Amino acid sequence: MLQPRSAKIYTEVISDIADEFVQRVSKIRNRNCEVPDDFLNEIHRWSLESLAQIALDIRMGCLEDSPSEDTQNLIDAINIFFINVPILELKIPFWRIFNTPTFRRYIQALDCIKEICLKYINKSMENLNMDKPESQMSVIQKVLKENPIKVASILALDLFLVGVDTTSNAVASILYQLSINPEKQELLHEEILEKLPTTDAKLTTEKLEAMIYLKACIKETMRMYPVVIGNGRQTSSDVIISGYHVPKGVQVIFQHYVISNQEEYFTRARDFIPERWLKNHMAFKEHHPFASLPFGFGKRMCLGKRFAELEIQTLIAKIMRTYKVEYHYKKLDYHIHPMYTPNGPLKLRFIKRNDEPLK
Ligand code: HEM
Repeated sequence: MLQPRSAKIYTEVISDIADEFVQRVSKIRNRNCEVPDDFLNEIHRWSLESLAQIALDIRMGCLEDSPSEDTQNLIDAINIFFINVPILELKIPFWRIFNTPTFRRYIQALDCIKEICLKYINKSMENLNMDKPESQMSVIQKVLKENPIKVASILALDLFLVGVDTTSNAVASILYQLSINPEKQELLHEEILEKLPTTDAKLTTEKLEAMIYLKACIKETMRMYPVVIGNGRQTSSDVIISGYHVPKGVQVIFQHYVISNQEEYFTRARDFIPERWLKNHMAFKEHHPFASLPFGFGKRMCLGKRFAELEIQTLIAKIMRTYKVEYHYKKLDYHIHPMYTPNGPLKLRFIKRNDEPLK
């Protein structure tokens, strides 16, 4: 269902949403072209707007100057949900015996997500046009064609839970990396300028496809700083992993953050070198296919990978076409909160190309 060709039908609307974000950045900058400390929240708004379009075929208006209060409530609830999942799953499960404050917060967040999502799911159902050819159908239409409304609602809820913070934190991380690696940002700008020579040039799927340095910058950020640092699986039978016998039923954690930052798999692993992903470049080296898996692997790999890639590539291309992004403060560490993301306000400067900061 979430195939490359499904993602492509969203190119135009995802591009419109990215344009709105680029305009919003221009509005929220201060005199030094710097965005407010809560810039990550602005990126969440873009991500939520894009996801509502993908999951439900609707616009929520998250990027308007005064969005409905559902926007912020949903963003906050998704964040609370993610912060509490590892506490409930990995620590001693007192919540199984008592109604702990953490458990209450978690359930309240889920109730809030459910309530808001159902409101928009119902809205989306009212506007459904099931007569479209299959190739132009949205995710929700395709699901509804073969399943009852309940299944479609559960899927949409699931997409809201996992598709907002992941994508926005990835964007935050990519922008930060490009801002502290200005020479790489210039190379990227040159590539984008070649494909979009005028400000009104249309960003098509083919142009995005041809932006190989853009994809390399994204891959390199996700290698060094995967927003989801690991995957878990429970073995369904006895297996031998690297010579160790792992019995059936054991929880196995695959720490791809650790692997993808090892010198053994990537030379100069702690350096940001997008060129290592470019086949014809001297920095390119075949690496182990499992050495960097930011979207997981196998049957349970990320269902929204193509959408996330489309959203991120489109937004970064548009931002880089319009702005030079700078960062002038102390280097940021990364932390898990609950995604792996730069720790601290993203005080980025967005300087319009051919524009100087206002004096
Ligand atoms: C940069 C953005 C994203 C990253 C890094 C990411 C990463 C991941 C990872 C690591 C997993 C677990 C994979 C595994 O266990 O092998 C996952 C699962 C999933 N992702 Fe994403 N994701 C992103 C964006 C999205 C988006 C935008 C959507 C929805 C449109 C989405 C939908 C899902 C779903 C539904 C699953 C669960 C799949 C299953 O358990 O069968 N993700 N994602």
